[in-house]
Amino acid sequence: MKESIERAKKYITEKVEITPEIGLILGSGLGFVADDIENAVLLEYTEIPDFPHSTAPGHEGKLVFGKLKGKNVVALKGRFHLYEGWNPETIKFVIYVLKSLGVKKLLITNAAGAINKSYNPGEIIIVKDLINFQFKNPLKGQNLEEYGPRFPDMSSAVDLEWASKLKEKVRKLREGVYIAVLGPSYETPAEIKAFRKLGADLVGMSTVPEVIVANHCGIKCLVLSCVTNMAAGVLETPLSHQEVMEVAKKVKEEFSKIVFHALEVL
Ligand SMILES: O=P(O)(O)O[C@@H]1C[C@H](O)[C@@H](CO)O1
Ligand SMILES: Nc1nc2[nH]cnc2c(=O)[nH]1
Repeated sequence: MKESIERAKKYITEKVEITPEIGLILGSGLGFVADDIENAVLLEYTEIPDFPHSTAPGHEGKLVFGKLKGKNVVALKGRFHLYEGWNPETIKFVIYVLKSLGVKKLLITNAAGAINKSYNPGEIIIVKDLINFQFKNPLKGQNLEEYGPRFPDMSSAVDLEWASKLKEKVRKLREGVYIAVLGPSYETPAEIKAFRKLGADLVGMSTVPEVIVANHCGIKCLVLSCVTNMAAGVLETPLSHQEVMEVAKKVKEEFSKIVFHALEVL
């Protein structure tokens, strides 16, 4: 893996001058955040040696480097989900590449279903903790000690200080617990009832592996979920990815504004 990280880093640093301090992982239908990046330099995932490629709809597959709210950033316009068939180690590789480029903080976004019945589609929630219901860990296999410890602590997996600074600025933001399943099928109503009993407010198919690796290699994370639908069984209506992307598109302005605030408070 070390050689692959070096190869990807070399390719990227030859094309891009800035050192990104903050990484943004943009969830389903949320890639629009990258459109506000100034002096943008775009790299297709497919042109970067050893880099995985995007296959999920609503995930374009581009790294976008530049300035956002005065900060040097790199946005991943497209993430890697385990349901696409990627090994969990692929996510470790991608986060290690970000680390090797200089990323110190990661703003992770996702589209999620609301298990908590008081949430509303279109609402943006700060994730305060996570449940790994994918039962896979991206850190399995040989540990690279120079990146982080074999047994990382997960008791503060998300940066609560960053979250509280954002909440001071956007008071209406509520918090919740995100549970990640493997997907790609959505949940059954019985699963959603069970997840509610476990203490989950939001359900999705991503984010947890990214947070695990970031936490392990000392990158602080803020996670923002866009509630794109009520989870299975909360309403009578069937779930669809089309709806997920449409709702994400509708909250474009509001979502971008909150991301900007999240960068400003740093
Ligand atoms: O990449 P995210 O977690 O934002 O996308 C969610 C999970 C699936 O990829 C998709 C299902 O609609 O939305
Ligand atoms: N697993 C899951 N992922 C989602 N992504 C967006 N909505 C949902 C949902 O209801 N369930």
